[in-house]
Amino acid sequence: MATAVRIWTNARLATLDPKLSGLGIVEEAALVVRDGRISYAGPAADLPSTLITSSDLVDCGGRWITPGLIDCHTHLVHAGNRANEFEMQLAGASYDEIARAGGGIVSSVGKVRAASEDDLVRETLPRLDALLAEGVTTIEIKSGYGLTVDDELKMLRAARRLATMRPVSITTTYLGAHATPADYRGRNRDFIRDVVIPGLRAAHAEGLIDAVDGFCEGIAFSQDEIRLVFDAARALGLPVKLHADQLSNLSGAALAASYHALSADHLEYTDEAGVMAMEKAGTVAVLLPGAFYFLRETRKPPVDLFRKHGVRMALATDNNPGTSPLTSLLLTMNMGATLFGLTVTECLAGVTREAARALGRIEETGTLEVGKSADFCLWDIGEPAELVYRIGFNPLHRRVWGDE
Ligand SMILES: O=C(O)CC[C@@H]1NC(=O)NC1=O
Ligand SMILES: [Fe+3]
Repeated sequence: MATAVRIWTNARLATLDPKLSGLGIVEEAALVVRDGRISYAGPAADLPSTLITSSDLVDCGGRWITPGLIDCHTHLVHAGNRANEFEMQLAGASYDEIARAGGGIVSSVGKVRAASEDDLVRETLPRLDALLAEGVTTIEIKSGYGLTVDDELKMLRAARRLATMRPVSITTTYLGAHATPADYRGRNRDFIRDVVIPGLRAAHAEGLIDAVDGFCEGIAFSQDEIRLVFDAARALGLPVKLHADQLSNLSGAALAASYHALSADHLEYTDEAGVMAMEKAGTVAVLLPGAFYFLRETRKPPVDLFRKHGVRMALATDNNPGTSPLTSLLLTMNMGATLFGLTVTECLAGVTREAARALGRIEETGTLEVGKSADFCLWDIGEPAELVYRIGFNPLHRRVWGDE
């Protein structure tokens, strides 16, 4: 069968190619896609004329093309909502107080346990479609609201099924160590022994997970408890990532780095020792301004230290019903700039190249480089900065995922 070749021409590329400076911009450019993969990304003038005459041409009308957006940290599969807790927060209750009063994660657990896999898929689809509508081509989805083996598997099966229903890449992460359910209150180690690790093994055996995560926090799990989970993950050859130093400094970032974690996430309370450990391990800092904004936090992640030590930074929605009911990666970029002081280049790299790196998928996607999957977006913008600058406006012209 003839090789399908499509040339996207009359375009301006923000390649995010790390071999180029800044956004890796190429003006008067063309992108060649062959069998769903990028075979050329560069000046249109350098394209061989024989290729042009024998290919399917798409005139991009001078539009900007970026890599497809990547949301590298979501709890997108969940049931119901926690708007009632939002009202408690507005009345002054802290996230910690709400959790200790039986709200928080465990209240979402009840709704997920009562939901079927079909219910979870049906409830999650609108959130997934909202992300796709803004040009997202890869999404990470975590478990963590089932907290029994069967309910964690149910969540992960729903996440895997969503990938068959929409043109999107979905990576799944096991987050059994998200919270301790009521029947194990005060018995974290028993919960890890009886549920978290057996669930991890069962999910891995069924091919349901690509990575393992945990919540290292005073209201969740200690370093030693997380180590039990990470040792089990390492025994199965699974990479890890960690919700770290979100509400206090438990040296979660350093713990994640000691396991060469793909990423450490949140990081508002991470200190310089943790940053240096991340740099040494190549662990990506995933910043989640939606949770910071929604919880009205005041402590910001140490962006200057990440820059100083060369720790790569990604941005993600952290979509979840409790601390970040945010379903816009474009707004997440604006928050990354306005709340955390990231530059436009850091924001765009944070939802493309560095987000791919945080998922261990940098070889596959995240930049417009030869050999990578043809995941990209055409935008109706005058310059790339508009993607970070605008609030609540979606300038996506067209989203392409693999073979278009
Ligand atoms: O409140 C929830 O439902 C999830 C909160 C979310 N999970 C976590 O470990 N940190 C968070 O902000
Ligand atoms: Fe999270």
